[in-house]
Amino acid sequence: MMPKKIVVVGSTNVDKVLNVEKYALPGETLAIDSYQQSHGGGKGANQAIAAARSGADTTFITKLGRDEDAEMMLKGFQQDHMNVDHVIMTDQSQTGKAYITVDQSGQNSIYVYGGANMALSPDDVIAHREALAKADRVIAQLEIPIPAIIAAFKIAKENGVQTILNPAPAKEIPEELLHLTDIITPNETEAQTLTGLEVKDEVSMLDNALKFFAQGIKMVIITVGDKGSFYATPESHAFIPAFKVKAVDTTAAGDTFIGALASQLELDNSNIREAMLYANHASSLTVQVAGAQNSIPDQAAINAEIQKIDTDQDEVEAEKAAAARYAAARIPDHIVLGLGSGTTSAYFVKAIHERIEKEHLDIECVATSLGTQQLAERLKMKMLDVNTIDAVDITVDGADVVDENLDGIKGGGAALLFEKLVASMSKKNIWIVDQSKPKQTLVGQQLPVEVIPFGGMGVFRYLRDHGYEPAFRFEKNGDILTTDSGNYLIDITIPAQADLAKLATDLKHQTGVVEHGLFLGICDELIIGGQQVRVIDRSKN
Ligand SMILES: Nc1ncnc2c1ncn2[C@@H]1O[C@H](COP(=O)(O)OP(=O)(O)OP(=O)(O)O)[C@@H](O)[C@H]1O
Ligand SMILES: [K+]
Repeated sequence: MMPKKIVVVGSTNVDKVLNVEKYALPGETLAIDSYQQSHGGGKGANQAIAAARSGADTTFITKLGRDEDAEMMLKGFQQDHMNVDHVIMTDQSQTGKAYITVDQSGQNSIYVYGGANMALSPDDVIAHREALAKADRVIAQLEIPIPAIIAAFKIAKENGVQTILNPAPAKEIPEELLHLTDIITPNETEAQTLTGLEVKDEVSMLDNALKFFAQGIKMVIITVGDKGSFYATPESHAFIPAFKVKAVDTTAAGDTFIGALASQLELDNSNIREAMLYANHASSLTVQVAGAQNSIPDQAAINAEIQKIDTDQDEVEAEKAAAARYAAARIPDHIVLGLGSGTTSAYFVKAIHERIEKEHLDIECVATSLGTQQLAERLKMKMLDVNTIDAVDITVDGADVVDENLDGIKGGGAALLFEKLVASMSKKNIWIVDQSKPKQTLVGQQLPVEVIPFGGMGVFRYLRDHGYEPAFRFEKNGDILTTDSGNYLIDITIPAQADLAKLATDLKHQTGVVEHGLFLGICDELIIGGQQVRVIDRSKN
């Protein structure tokens, strides 16, 4: 991939942080024992740094005073290999500053001096027309005067350069600027300020996006903190969940996300999902480090993080395969065998197929999904139609989560209806899982609910009004997912203090609900893969 040529037009601030025991009241004088510290900040600078550290060829157009703060910031920009030829110096104002007081409880109060940032004029920008004209994309935020952004975006548009507007901090924006914007990247509050529509779930995010599309914007990216991020184009949309990490300081998370995304996104947006994932990894690193600019990771750190997750995935695959082999080795001959769905079950299907061939076993199978049916047919296994039999002897299936009582959730792979049908016909149900699946409780876990397409919205509203945080399941390409039986899936979150049996009954009683992913009292034996396979038997539990 060629490095992207990015021009950031935006703010530079120096944060002056004062740690105090408690706030002085008006008229009061207090002694403090730590002197103020200066840190680089400002949304423009943060986003430029994030892009540069991710390998983009980054030029920063910003206005600084002739002072020590400017010297400190310029040195940092150069260390990050940014092009500083278009940094504008002024004698009229000082470099932007934020005076931040933090007390012992972590509470802060902030005074911002816009300074040179607020003096950035359209003429300043026009003087650097050349840099803007030859960029791949231009990024701006709202910590500089809007006329300067309009001037920059006009030059960009005249030259076929893509424009990204990060509408932060939240404020109203003239239509003229929105019309010049290709990609807008608000967080949830900023989106609400601009559209007047709430942002609470995927449906409302899409409603927000439609409002932006009506202004001529081609792509909308909404970041929602530890929940993740959403993108929409008129052709496709998807929600990408944030990584679960231990956040210590989320300062610069949004800026990292935007800079990292801009460094990776192809100009035709064709790799939007990969770019979003990269940005997601980047900002998940930022939130694990205190501070702003020092917490923005570089490409090597981000790639290492992506790699680490891949290695972890290899281990998980090995555990799934181990559990599957263990189960397959213990299946008796002359039975009707239910074959589960999903990746772990696929390992099982291959393992039992191997035994059937080698030992000439007489085992007939029933599949729980079209995917498994196809796999088994390819392997030329003896398949039965579920409608022609009364009972299944043993079913081996995976599970998304399973608690200490061997109650579990299935349906992550969207096959829950058939899985439940076959499970309920089975004399014995064995679940095979990797080590990430057993959990103390199912509270807080995602639970899929299969709904008929007609009337799905009614169920969605019911779930939303009852605090279940519902979200429709989408395909990777942004299309709404349909199950093997042509239904939709809504994922909900199991609330604290939920009575699982009551929840299961309540869901079943909703008109439009076909089935849900709670499998209570069904699993007889749990096999957990690993170097040492563990087996938990319900009758001995
Ligand atoms: N606690 C967290 N854990 C993991 N990832 C996070 C967390 N907070 C933020 N992120 C990541 O950072 C992205 C941007 O965060 P957020 O939506 O908070 O931006 P923002 O409001 O512009 O942030 P800020 O103004 O603090 O820079 C999220 O979409 C997510 O990928
Ligand atoms: K941080």
